[in-house]
Amino acid sequence: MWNKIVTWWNSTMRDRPYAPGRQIDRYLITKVLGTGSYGIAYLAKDLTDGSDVVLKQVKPSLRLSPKGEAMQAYEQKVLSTLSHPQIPRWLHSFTYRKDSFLVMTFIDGPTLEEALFDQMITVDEYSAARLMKKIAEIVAHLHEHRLIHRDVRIPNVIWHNDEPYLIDFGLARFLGDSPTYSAEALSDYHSEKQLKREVAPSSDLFALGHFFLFLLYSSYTPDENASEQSWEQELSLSPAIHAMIRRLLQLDPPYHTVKQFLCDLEDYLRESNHSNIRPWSQ
Ligand SMILES: Nc1ncnc2c1ncn2[C@@H]1O[C@H](COP(=O)(O)OP(=O)(O)OP(=O)(O)O)[C@@H](O)[C@H]1O
Repeated sequence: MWNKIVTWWNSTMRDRPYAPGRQIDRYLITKVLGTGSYGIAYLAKDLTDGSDVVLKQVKPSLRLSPKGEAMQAYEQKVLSTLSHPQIPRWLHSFTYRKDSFLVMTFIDGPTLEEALFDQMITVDEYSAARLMKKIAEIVAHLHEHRLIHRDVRIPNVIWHNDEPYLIDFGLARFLGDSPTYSAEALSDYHSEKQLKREVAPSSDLFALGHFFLFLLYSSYTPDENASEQSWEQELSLSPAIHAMIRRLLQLDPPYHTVKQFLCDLEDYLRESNHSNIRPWSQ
């Protein structure tokens, strides 16, 4: 019972976001973007230059836990290490009335999850491969900096100016760093989660396999009367794409690097010789 009361108190009172219209330091909150595992994200205006930025606040209930400030400090370290046009830039960090904030550039646009599920955008195989190439190139850039994202999923890619942007570096780790902050070990997780959370290129490659499937399923129409089958039975894929996904999902000898996957994607795109180069259709 006590635990339930603490959870209720934390979610309704302690972790209640600041309301739009509130000024924090030199930032005016315009919207609450969402509450994640360790923080609350806001869209805000920097009053010094009028630019839109994202503020991430450590949840007050996590202030003194290993999940709070340490996770934010790590995200700051990650973002400030990177300099890529399709990744948010770290701008500033500060403390306001005991709350820790991290400020980063705002990427304006729908996430791929919103585009596929809310806007019902569909992607054919060729367009999905083109999009995967752009996303894999960002992931390859991270790996060149010894960084594993560990959360490459459609809600973490924003579509802006006809390009994908990768966000949410809350789970990212440099090679050699511990996969968790707390005492729990990776081996406590079930096997698929272990694969996704390993601090190794294989975890991002595995995630890219699921990412690819999400894109390809956007143009799949289920047969209401048929029972659910595996992706290999439901999707009609070209042999090249089918083989790439099997390797990403580790069903066949896996790729060791994102570059190997990129080579296969480039071969496929060259050989497909497609004239319709719209990224997707509605
Ligand atoms: N730089 C950014 N530009 C635009 N939107 C962003 C940016 N960073 C985060 N968001 C949006 O803010 C919301 C909250 O993001 P955040 O990264 O805090 O957490 P999350 O993905 O909900 O959870 P978690 O941190 O547990 O993965 C998401 O909807 C995300 O799309």
